[in-house]
Amino acid sequence: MTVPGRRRPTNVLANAPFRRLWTAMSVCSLGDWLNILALTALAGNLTRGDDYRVQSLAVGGVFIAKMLPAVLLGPLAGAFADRFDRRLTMFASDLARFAVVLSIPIIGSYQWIIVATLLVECVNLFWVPAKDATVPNLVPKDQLEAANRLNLLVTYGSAPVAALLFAALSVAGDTLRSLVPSLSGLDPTSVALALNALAYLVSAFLIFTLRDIPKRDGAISTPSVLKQVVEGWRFVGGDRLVRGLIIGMLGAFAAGGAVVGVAKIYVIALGGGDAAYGVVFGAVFVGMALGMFFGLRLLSELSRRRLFGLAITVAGLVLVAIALIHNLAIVVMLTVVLGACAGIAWIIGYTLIGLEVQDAMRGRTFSFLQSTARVTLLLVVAVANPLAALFGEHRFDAGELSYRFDGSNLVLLLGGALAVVVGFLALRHMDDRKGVPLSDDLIAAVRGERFRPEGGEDMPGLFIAFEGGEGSGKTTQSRMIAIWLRDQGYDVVQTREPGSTKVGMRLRAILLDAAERGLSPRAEALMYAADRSEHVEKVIRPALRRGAIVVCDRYVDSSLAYQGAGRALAPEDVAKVNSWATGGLLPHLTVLIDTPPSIGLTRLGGAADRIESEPLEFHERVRKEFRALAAANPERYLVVDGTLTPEQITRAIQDRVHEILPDPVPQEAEDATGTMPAIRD
Ligand SMILES: Nc1ncnc2c1ncn2[C@@H]1O[C@H](COP(=O)(O)OP(=O)(O)O)[C@@H](O)[C@H]1O
Ligand SMILES: Cc1cn([C@H]2C[C@H](O)[C@@H](COP(=O)(O)OP(=O)(O)O)O2)c(=O)[nH]c1=O
Repeated sequence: MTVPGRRRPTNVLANAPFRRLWTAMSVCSLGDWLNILALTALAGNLTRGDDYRVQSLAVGGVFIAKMLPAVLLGPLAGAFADRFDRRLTMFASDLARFAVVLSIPIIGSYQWIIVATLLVECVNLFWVPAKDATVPNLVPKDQLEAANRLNLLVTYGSAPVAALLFAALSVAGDTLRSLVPSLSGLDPTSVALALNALAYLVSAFLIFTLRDIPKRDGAISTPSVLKQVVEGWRFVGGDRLVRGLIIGMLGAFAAGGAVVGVAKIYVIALGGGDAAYGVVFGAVFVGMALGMFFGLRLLSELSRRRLFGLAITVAGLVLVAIALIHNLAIVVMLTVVLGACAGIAWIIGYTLIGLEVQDAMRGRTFSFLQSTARVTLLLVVAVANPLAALFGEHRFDAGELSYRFDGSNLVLLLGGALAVVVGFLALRHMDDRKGVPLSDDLIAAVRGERFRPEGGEDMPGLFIAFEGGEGSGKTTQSRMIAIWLRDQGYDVVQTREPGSTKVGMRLRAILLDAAERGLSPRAEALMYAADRSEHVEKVIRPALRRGAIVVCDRYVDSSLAYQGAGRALAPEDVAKVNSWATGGLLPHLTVLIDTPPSIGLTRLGGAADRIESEPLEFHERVRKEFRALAAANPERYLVVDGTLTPEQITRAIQDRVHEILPDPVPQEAEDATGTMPAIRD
């Protein structure tokens, strides 16, 4: 869908001042990731001979020192940073970070690692808001989103580069030391830290020469993260799709945080050194890149929403395997798979927010996600190592075999279990293919069969079907609902099956002709499906595409009940033919008016048609099947007692339909009328 009046932004990097700032950010990001790797590795190495618990706590301490200043002093520093010249703030911060980071390998004690980390993070509290406030000064409004996306890209995109660089430094260091013994003091962590310091120096230079930054204009507002989270949830938590997306993405983040948090001690326990640590760390990100590019292409036929939940669930299972298998080579391979799943989930989440979340909510959803992702990551990383330390190290011996299970294994296991649960929740919240088994969908997707997006996925309209036996009151009720909806200003298309198209009318004549006795059940099923296919193509889809509400008397369920249960055809066959005929289009809501045939049939006037003249027992089977279909998918059905009065039934249907109604007034119209003075009589 294109939004009228929105210009396509040209490349934001063509803007020279922004490009310079962005380069500075990229260099700093790379340095920051190197810093995390080097410091956690150094903490692990400094305590290598010590007890498992001491090691876990040492690594955990680095993470906590990294997070603590932002949590305690974040909003305070933001307000303070407001008072200074932004360019000078960033420049001075860069120089300070350069000096502190450089001092770490020179002093080389664990205590200093912690103190230095705290110092650097305090300085960051000034650098980051100054940078954030500068971006809108350098970039026109309509390019701001593109700029933010680029920022996000380097923030996470530089991680695999840093990880691979770190691994390469370790391998190069090992080789060099074995060749030139006099270099034995050279440590890869020191080189990484020196590079990190250098990155800050480069950034200082770039910022100093960036003359376009205004001294100060307008306040930099850094609302408290907690406030952002609470307010954001109030706003976005009411939407089912957004809720599913957020639960999924945060779960993925938490699981990822568990891996990052315990990776170092986990690798030490497997007997790996710094290079192995870098490789495991990098494997996550390499996998992510692979998932984003190839995973999506490979499974492009699967429903995006389903793939999202599935990817998170599989990531959880892989994480459980990583926790239990103690072999470095296998773990690295599994980590790539883990990253791939995370990559798929992440990119789908982002795309879905971009595509399916309403315009008015999108910005808030993104910012909510960013603030909660930070809090989640922070909590998980901070808790992971102390938890691992608390659990300690255990060994299980069974004769010859000895199995080791330690705190990092436990944390990974918990992270995996969490991801599995969250994946399931996301699947349940967002499933757009209810009634189609996931395995069938998946097999079809792997074979490359076309997946047809259905009703809600790419069409703005709403599709409501009415089902029930003969004389149950469908015609009466669908008319009442259509009138009620039109009264509220909706574009409503009221239609029925069979016989709402030219071809359909001729099919209907054959199907309901009481004289037509010899029609075979399969031919009957195919003719209903043919009528339906024509109906979907010519009437229902066009209406949904333009955003109308379609109220349809009978749909696929009638075939499942009458031809499937009534005529005793295999239900899977009837379902398959109908899914093909309709391109998988399902109603958003099906209203089943449940009336005993003994009552419904007596309500009918006139001569009985071919189907109405079937025996009572046939109609009982039909009723049973309708009820079974509704019971299997309670979220997509409303079952009303057809023996109530018509008014009572109408009210029950209105209550339910009300919950899923879109806003009748287009957003743009509302914005315009919002500025008009109110006229009162
Ligand atoms: N809740 C109800 N109670 C009693 N009679 C009803 C009720 N709803 C509809 N009727 C009557 O039953 C007959 C069949 O209703 P209709 O809406 O045409 O059913 P369907 O479309 O399901 O065959 C009509 O004469 C209608 O007035
Ligand atoms: C749509 C559909 C209808 N039918 C039958 C049920 C009805 O007896 C008949 C539709 O006739 P119709 O006169 O529309 O009946 P009603 O008012 O009860 O909806 O066709 C099927 O057997 N399979 C289907 O897929």
